Amino acid sequence: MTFTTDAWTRTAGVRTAIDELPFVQGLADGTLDRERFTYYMAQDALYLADYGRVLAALASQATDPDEMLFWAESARTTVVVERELHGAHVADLAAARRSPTCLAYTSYLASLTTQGSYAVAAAGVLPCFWIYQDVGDHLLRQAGALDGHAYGDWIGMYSDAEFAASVERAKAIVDRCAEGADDSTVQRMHEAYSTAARYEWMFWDAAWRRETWPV
Ligand SMILES: Cc1ncc(C[n+]2csc(CCO)c2C)c(N)n1
Repeated sequence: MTFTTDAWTRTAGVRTAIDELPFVQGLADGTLDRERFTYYMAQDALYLADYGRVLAALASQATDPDEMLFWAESARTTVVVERELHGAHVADLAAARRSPTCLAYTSYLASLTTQGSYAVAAAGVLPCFWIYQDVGDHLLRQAGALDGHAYGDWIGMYSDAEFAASVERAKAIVDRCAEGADDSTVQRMHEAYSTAARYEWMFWDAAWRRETWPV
């Protein structure tokens, strides 16, 4: 069995729990209120700014030039999308502050890039690609036509063919890493993958709660 097939099976419960979140259900049927969506967009812009750096770090650690290109191009896309989101949804950039969940997620991913294993860091960034694609597909199926849907633009962004190709490429890189890795590294790759998958759940949940710092 490939690493990614195994990782997907092991985190099936997390994936199901994401569909059950009120935020995701509200996105699907268009009933999500604008305040929560705006909060989410602002946090996502902050998330993307840090995630882009994580991908750039992975690019710097890749030994295969094609893998380096893939991470570097993904870092570029991330920064471009981040700018668009900031422009459209974050009125006061200087005042925007990372939520506890946003900061925890990106800090965790950044920590993976400094622990000496390219394979483990690659496994950690994969849920961001893969879960989003799967949630995008799920939302598209549930929403039906996107014309006139309150969140149609957003749903369309993560259910397009170009994005699907990048998810396949990220999965192939992670599987290649796992093939050459010893057991303890594969174990750490699973740990990184499932932790990031849980953070994906937490990120939607934090948006629903419009999470803030306790003090
Ligand atoms: C919390 C959160 N998780 C995943 C994504 C999706 N995403 C962000 S960058 C990137 C790779 C380059 O497109 C992908 C798939 C998001 N936006 N926000």
